[in-house]
Formats: sequence, C-alpha cells, structure tokens
Amino acid sequence: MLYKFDVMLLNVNHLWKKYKNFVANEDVTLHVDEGEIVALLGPNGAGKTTLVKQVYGELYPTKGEIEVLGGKPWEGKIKRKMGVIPQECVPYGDLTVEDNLYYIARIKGLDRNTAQRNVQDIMEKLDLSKRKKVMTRDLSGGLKRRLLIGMALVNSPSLIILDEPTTGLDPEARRDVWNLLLSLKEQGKGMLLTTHYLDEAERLADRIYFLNRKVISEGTPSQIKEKFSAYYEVIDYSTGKTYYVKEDEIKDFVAKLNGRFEVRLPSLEEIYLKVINNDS
Ligand SMILES: Nc1ncnc2c1ncn2[C@@H]1O[C@H](COP(=O)(O)OP(=O)(O)OP(=O)(O)O)[C@@H](O)[C@H]1O
Repeated sequence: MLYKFDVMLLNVNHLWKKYKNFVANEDVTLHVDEGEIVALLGPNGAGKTTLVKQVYGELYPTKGEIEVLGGKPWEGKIKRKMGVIPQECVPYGDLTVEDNLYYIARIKGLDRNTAQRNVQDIMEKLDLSKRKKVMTRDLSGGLKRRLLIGMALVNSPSLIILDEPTTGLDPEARRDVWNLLLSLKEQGKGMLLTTHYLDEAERLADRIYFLNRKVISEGTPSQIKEKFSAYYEVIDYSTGKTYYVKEDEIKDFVAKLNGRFEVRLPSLEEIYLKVINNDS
C-alpha cells in the first residue's frame, strides 16, 4: 500500500449499540489507519449509519469503546479534526459554492484568514474554483457531492467519514467521486465509508468489513474473494434451488441430485448476498 503510515486514526473496540431492545451494532471491532480507505459494506438496515454516527459523535455507544484521533468522538476538539459527510446531506442551496465552504470552515472554528485560505485551496484541489460564485442549488448532483466532500475537507481533517458517498449519483458522477477519494487517500487521508455497493467497496477500499449488525467478515477485497472462492454455486434445475457448496464437497453433493444441475463459481455479489442472508 503506497501511503500507509501505520498510524491508527480510528479504533472501535467491542462496540454495541441498542435502540431500546433492538441491537443495531453487535460487538463490532474495527480500525482505520492513516492513508487507508476502509469500507463498511452491508445491506439496508445493517447498522452502518448507526456505527458511523457513533464514530463522529452523534450517537453514544451502549457498550464498548471508540478512540478517534487520540480522543473521544464527542469531544469538540476531536469533532473539529474529523471530516464528515452524513447520509442524504446536501449543501445549502441559497449560498454560493464559496460561501458554503467558508461558513462551514467558520463553524468548524477556523479563524477568518485560515478559513479564506483553506476555502481557496479546497476549491482549487476539487476543481470548483470556476464555479465559486454559482448558487449551490444550480449545481448538478455530482458537483453537489463534490462540494460536500470539500465541506468535509475544509478543516484539513486526517480522518474522513462518508456515509454512502455515491448513492443517487449517475455512473459518471460516481466515478468522479471515486477518483476524488482515491486522490485524497494518496495524500494520506484515512477514510471510513459506508456503502451497499459491492463494486464501490472493491474499487476503493483497502479493507472491507462486511457488516450485518455484527462484523461477518473482514479483509482486503482480494482476501475476501479468495476466502469465498472456495464455494461453488450449484443450481438444481429439478427443484429450482441454489446451493453454495465447498469445493471438496461438490462431488458428493451433486451425486445426490436427481436430474439436471449446473455448477459454477458465484460472483462476489452472490456470495455476499448469501453470507448476509444466512446470517440474518
Ligand atoms: N433512532 C432509531 N431508533 C430505533 N431504531 C433505529 C434508529 N435508527 C436506526 N434504527 C434501526 O437500526 C437498524 C440499523 O439502521 P442503520 O440506519 O444504522 O442501518 P444502515 O446499514 O445504515 O442502513 P441503510 O443502508 O438503509 O442506510 C435499522 O433496523 C433501523 O431501523
């Protein structure tokens, strides 16, 4: 990994979050290092947003520990060091691009000069300078997301948390956001992002945590692929059922089937759905 400096930015240890009696996060342990993109991958309702909200201090854990940038997420000085893009967040439409960035910089506690300097710098880096006087409501969806990323970056955070950064974007805008996040990683930023897109996790993440209330599996995209490639998909045409069978059990398994069947290696997506469904 090119820019991995082995500095731990985030450490989540045996975290539990309950909403009354409902367990949304069960004993979750994970970490994010400097220069690393970590994806929390899971279906709707898996507890991804709940988890990241605790990481950026919007929710308190029921049990367990979170250490972020050397402190606790709810401390003001720590919050100011993080960059956060919450789910479904949009920039303020009645302000220009530049003003959105400036006001958020001031809210994050930057003095006037530093705020102005950072805003110019971010607009330059994110290729927003030529649109700085454009009213935000007139931007395309992709550019609004780009601006949101800028707003999360304006305080020069070392850890960025993105809750579903590309949901609702068209393929081109999605690719733009991916490239932007990869360039931030090259600058040494650490990122924790949630997604239910497998291709997004595969494309961006150094490590993936499959989450469905608890962590089901963790590893680099290739480790996860390797781990699951031991399974074959067996489609029994006489019953219409699909089975996932380990490589060394295939021979015995198909010997018991009557009639037509097909054996093939499933895609990562199929494996993912299988693992998620088995767990729930
Ligand atoms: N404030 C709340 N009170 C009670 N239950 C909640 C609350 N917030 C979330 N939940 C429940 O906790 C579970 C996890 O929700 P969460 O939003 O964290 O999942 P998610 O993985 O982010 O889902 P999505 O991909 O749809 O955003 C869901 O079943 C949700 O209904």
